[in-house]
Amino acid sequence: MVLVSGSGTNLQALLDASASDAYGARVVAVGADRDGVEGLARAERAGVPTFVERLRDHPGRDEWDESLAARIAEHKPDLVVSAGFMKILGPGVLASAPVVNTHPALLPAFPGAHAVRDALAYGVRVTGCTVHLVDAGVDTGPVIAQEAVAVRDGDDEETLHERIKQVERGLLVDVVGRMAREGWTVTGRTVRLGSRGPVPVKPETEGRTTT
Ligand SMILES: Nc1nc2c(c(=O)[nH]1)N[C@@H](CN(C=O)c1ccc(C(=O)N[C@@H](CCC(=O)O)C(=O)O)cc1)CN2
Ligand SMILES: NCC(=O)N[C@@H]1O[C@H](COP(=O)([O-])[O-])[C@@H](O)[C@H]1O
Repeated sequence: MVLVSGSGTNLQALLDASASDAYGARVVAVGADRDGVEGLARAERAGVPTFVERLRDHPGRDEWDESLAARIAEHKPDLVVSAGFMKILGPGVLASAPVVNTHPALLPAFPGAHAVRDALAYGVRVTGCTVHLVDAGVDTGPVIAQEAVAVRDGDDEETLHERIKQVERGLLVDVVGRMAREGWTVTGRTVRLGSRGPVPVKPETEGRTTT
C-alpha cells in the first residue's frame, strides 16, 4: 500500500520493481489525500486499485484518520509506504500497519513539508534522503536508511530535489524490498533489516513482509 500526494515517481519506482517476482513485494493499492495527482494515474496505468480520502470531506482530522485507516485496512497491507504523502498520519492509520516514509533530507535535519527548501535556505553543503519508520511525531520515527547528496553551486529547490529523488527512489526500492523479503527488527531506535541481524539482538518487535 502506497500513499501519495503528487507526481508519484517514488511510487513508479516501486511499481517497476514489483513487476519482478524476485522483488518479494507488490503494490496492492494506492491512496491519496487529493484528486487528480499523477501518482493516482500511475497506479491506474499499472492496474492497481486507487482511492482518495480528502481531509476537507470530513468534520475533522480524527474522522479523516479513521476513514483513511478503514480504506487502508480493506487492502490488508503488510506495509504502508508514504511516498510524498503530504499529510500527518494519525493514530488510526498508524495502528493499521507498519508505515514507512521517505523524506528528502538527512533526518533529524530539516523535518516537515519543505525539507529541500529549508536545507537550501540554511546553506548546507550536504543533504540527502531518509527512509524511516513512521511514528506519531513528524519525521521522528526510527531511521532505516539514509543516503547523502551534495548541494551544488547554483542549485535551486527544483534542481536539488530532483537530484535527491534520483538517489531516493533507489534507496526506497531497496529498503521496501528487503523489508518484504527479510523482515526487520526494531530495538529502541535501531532498525535492522533481516529478522536475523548481523549481531543477534533480542528484538522488542519483529516486522514481517510486504507492501
Ligand atoms: N505521523 C506521521 N505522519 C507522516 C509523517 C510522519 O513522520 N509522521 N511523515 C509525512 C511525510 N512528511 C515528511 O516526510 C510530511 C508531510 C507533510 C507535513 C505537513 O506538515 N503536512 C500538513 C499539511 C500540508 C499540506 O496539506 O500541504 C499537515 O498534515 O497539517 C509534514 C511532514 C507523512 N505523514
Ligand atoms: N515531507 C514529505 C516530503 O517532502 N516527501 C517528498 O516528496 C517527494 C515526492 O516525490 P514523488 O511524488 O515524485 O515520489 C519525495 O522526494 C519525498 O521525499
